[in-house]
This record gives sequence, structure tokens and C-alpha cells, in this order.
Amino acid sequence: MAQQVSTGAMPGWHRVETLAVQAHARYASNADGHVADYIPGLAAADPELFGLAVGEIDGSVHGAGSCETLFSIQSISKAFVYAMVCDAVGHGVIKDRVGVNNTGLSFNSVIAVELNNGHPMNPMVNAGAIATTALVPGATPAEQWEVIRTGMSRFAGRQLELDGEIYHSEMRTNQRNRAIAQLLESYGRIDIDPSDAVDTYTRQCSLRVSARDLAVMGATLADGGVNPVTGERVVSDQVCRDTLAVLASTGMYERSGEWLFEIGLPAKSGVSGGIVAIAPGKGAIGTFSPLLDSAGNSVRGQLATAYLSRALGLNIFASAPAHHSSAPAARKDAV
Ligand SMILES: NC(=O)CC[C@H](N)C(=O)O
Repeated sequence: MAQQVSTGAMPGWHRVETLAVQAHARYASNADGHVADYIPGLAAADPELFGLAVGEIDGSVHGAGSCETLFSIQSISKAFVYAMVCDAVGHGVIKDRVGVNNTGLSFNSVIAVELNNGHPMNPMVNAGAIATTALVPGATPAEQWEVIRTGMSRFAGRQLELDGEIYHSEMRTNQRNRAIAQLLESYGRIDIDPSDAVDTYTRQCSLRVSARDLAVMGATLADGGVNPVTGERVVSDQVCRDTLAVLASTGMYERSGEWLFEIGLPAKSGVSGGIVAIAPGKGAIGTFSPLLDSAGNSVRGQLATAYLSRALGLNIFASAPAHHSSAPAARKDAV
């Protein structure tokens, strides 16, 4: 796991380790928010769970709390499947077919598709993610699923497994996603059977990861597409740039602008309570806590990421070097 070395991209091994523990301790007692319940399998999540990890591009990982607890990745899969599809089919195809602009509406909005003439607008909302998954290489849904599972596992540096219970639970209750996929088909935005696209998309959302996995997956995007733990190239550096740009504008649902303003990092969240935030050229923060705010973003995850972003000087818009900027606590904790 973590090595006692640092490239200097972040403040130093011991400092990052200490800050990870502090970020966890600082917000562990915050019980604001609600567990997602529109997928019955998610409603059973333990609201007490809270884990985080910081992954550096030298391959070190610093964890705190429930950082090894597994949970379904949900919407965070959208970021990595987008990167894989971009790598496979090129960014022009996906930009035209799916788009890169924020809808300003909730992630499962049907009206956003209608308002934009069937254009999904971006790959981080359900419509765009289903259209993106439909573009995954493979002659059959089984082949497409294998490409996704293998690709996501390469980002994590270990074999990821499907959470069968969550998958079946969502498949029984995802009428809205089925409607979105059929709407996309009616507009000629997906070429495969819409039920197959939704099935594969639901599987990708049901892959089990930990906060530690998210930190490594994010650090791979921070590292220009090379997994810093395994040393394997997963996607090209150009694909990382494209993916991070999309995450910056759309990764935190309709709160993406506010997030970028406060925290200054491209990020992606999911309704099971995960968040991954990426500091290009430095590393990534993975957090997990199932209590969500009204937009579906983890409350503790946002607070801990904000704290770490400030303390580690990760904001991509900061013009002063970290040692010249104000102390971590100088800005209020509200996200
Ligand atoms: N925001 C999310 O994490 C949503 C993912 C979930 N699988 C859905 O499609 O509704």
C-alpha cells in the first residue's frame, strides 16, 4: 500500500497522512443529509459509514475511517466509462453524440432531453451516460459489459466485482432510465437496443469500490492516464484532459458551478455516497459517506474534500503556491 516516499507533488507523505486523518475526524460526527432511497438496495446503507483516501501520483495512498468499505460506484462510473469510450472512439464522436454542457437540471431529468431536442447534453447525467455506454466497443451486451468491467478494474488496479443485489434492486425500479433510453432511441441518439443499454449502464453503476479505489482511479486521471499503483497506462493523457474538463463543468450535477467555485477540483459524485475529486498532476481524493444533500452529493464527502483541497493547496485556480496561500481553516466550511 502506501510507501514512505513522495514526489513532492503534494506537501509530503506525513503531512498528507495526518490531514487525511484530520479530515475524517473533523466531519465524522456530522449527520446531515439522507441516504438515497429511490433504489431500494441503497436505502439499507449504514448512515454512520464514512471513509476517505488521498491517492498521490507516486502511488502512495493515505486512508482514514471506512476507506476499505465496498459500495456500488453508481454515477461515478460515468466518468470512467466516458474516458474509456473517448479513448476508443475519439472525443469528436462523443462530443457530437453526447455533448459536454451542463443541463442545469437533475441527473435523471427527462425534460432535459426533450428541451434539447433529444441531445443528452453531457455524459455525467443519466441520458448522456446511457448514450455513452451504448458506444462502448463490443458486438453484444456481454462483450460491452466485459470491456467496461475490465477497463474500470484497470483504473482501480484490481478486479472490481458486481454487487448483484444492488444491480437487481435497481433493475426492478429503473423505469425512468428505461424511459430516457427509449426517448434517446426515438431521437436516433443510440444505435443499440435501449433495454440493453440500460442493463449495461445499471451494471456499471453496480460495480463495488471503496474510497481507496476511488482515490486510485482518480489518481490515474491525475497522472495522465497511467495508474500510479500498477504503472499500467489505462487511457491517453488527451482523454484525461477531456474527462477532467467534463467533470469540472458537470460532475457534481446541477451544483457543479458552486463546487468548482468553492473547491476548485474536477469531481464526480454518486448516489451511494461516493465522491472522487482530481487534482491534475498531483493525485485524487476519494470519499464515501451515504448521507446526501438535496442534489444527491454526499454531505461529509463534500466537507472533507473541501477541507483537504484547501489544506493540500489543490484548487486548480489558485494562483499562489500552497505555502503562500491562507490557512486551511480561513474559509468557512460550507460547500
Ligand atoms: N446519481 C447517481 O449516482 C445515479 C446512478 C443510478 N444508477 C441511476 O441511474 O439513477
